[in-house]
Amino acid sequence: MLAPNASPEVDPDLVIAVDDVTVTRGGNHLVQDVGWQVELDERWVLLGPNGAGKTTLLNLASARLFPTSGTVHVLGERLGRTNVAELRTRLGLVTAAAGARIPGDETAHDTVLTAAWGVVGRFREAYDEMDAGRATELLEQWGVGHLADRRYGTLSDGERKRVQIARAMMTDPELLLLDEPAAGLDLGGREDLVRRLSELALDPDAPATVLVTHHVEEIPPGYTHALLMRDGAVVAAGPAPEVITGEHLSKTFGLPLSVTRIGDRYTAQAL
Ligand SMILES: Nc1ncnc2c1ncn2[C@@H]1O[C@H](COP(=O)(O)OP(=O)(O)OP(=O)(O)O)[C@@H](O)[C@H]1O
Repeated sequence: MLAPNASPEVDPDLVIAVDDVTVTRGGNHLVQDVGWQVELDERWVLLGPNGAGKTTLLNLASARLFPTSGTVHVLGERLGRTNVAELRTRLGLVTAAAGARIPGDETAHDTVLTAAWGVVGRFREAYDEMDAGRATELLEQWGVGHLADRRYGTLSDGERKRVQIARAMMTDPELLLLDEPAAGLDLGGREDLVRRLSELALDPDAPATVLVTHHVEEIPPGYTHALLMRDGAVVAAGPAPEVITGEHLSKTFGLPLSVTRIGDRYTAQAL
């Protein structure tokens, strides 16, 4: 069933529908003529070099940016014709910018809990026991339950990332958007996060998910689709095993690369 403000022309199974979208700023095309569709049960990875347009696409999907031309539907709502504040409450978003807004003196538990009110920093909001219990459960699910009372500012980068994801899941989002969640993590931290993201991806009740990364090694098993970008344009998009190939990656990153798939993990190296 369509939400009240949904556009009748868009397929309700499409969580994201980007149609012929260009975003222009200061005379530059951040993305150009992009088409992309994400269905309810899909988990997508957006891959590409610095400046390719990945964050721009994620900003459209999170209703933080409007297209200069073309149309974007998110959860059936057309950007520019819907209340984006309301739409954003249905999304879970993990970005460096959102992480930077979390006060350092907030406990990890309150960092997750306050998502129930869509605020950062606990003030006078009332939370019931169910909210508090859910925040505790989410911290445990993401392997940081033992840090519930620790101040956010004292956590390591890897611990912060996991708290941020727990926070993004607090409102039971219909779409989860993760911008480089493994950036800056050491090998152990990356592998732990990849495993947990994989568990979430393989859960049929989990929301549709989009994960932005620069590295094929960070693609969690269970991610079904990939979109490769370069210079604001799509190089390839579709089922992950068909898209994550040496040929496509070489075009995307502009150097000859070979890709090896071991089980459900990928690794790439220059030829
Ligand atoms: N407000 C702006 N005005 C002009 N150019 C911009 C603006 N915002 C982004 N850009 C440019 O648009 C291009 C795409 O940026 P975007 O952040 O989407 O890339 P990205 O693939 O996420 O890069 P990274 O991997 O480095 O985060 C870049 O060349 C960037 O410099």
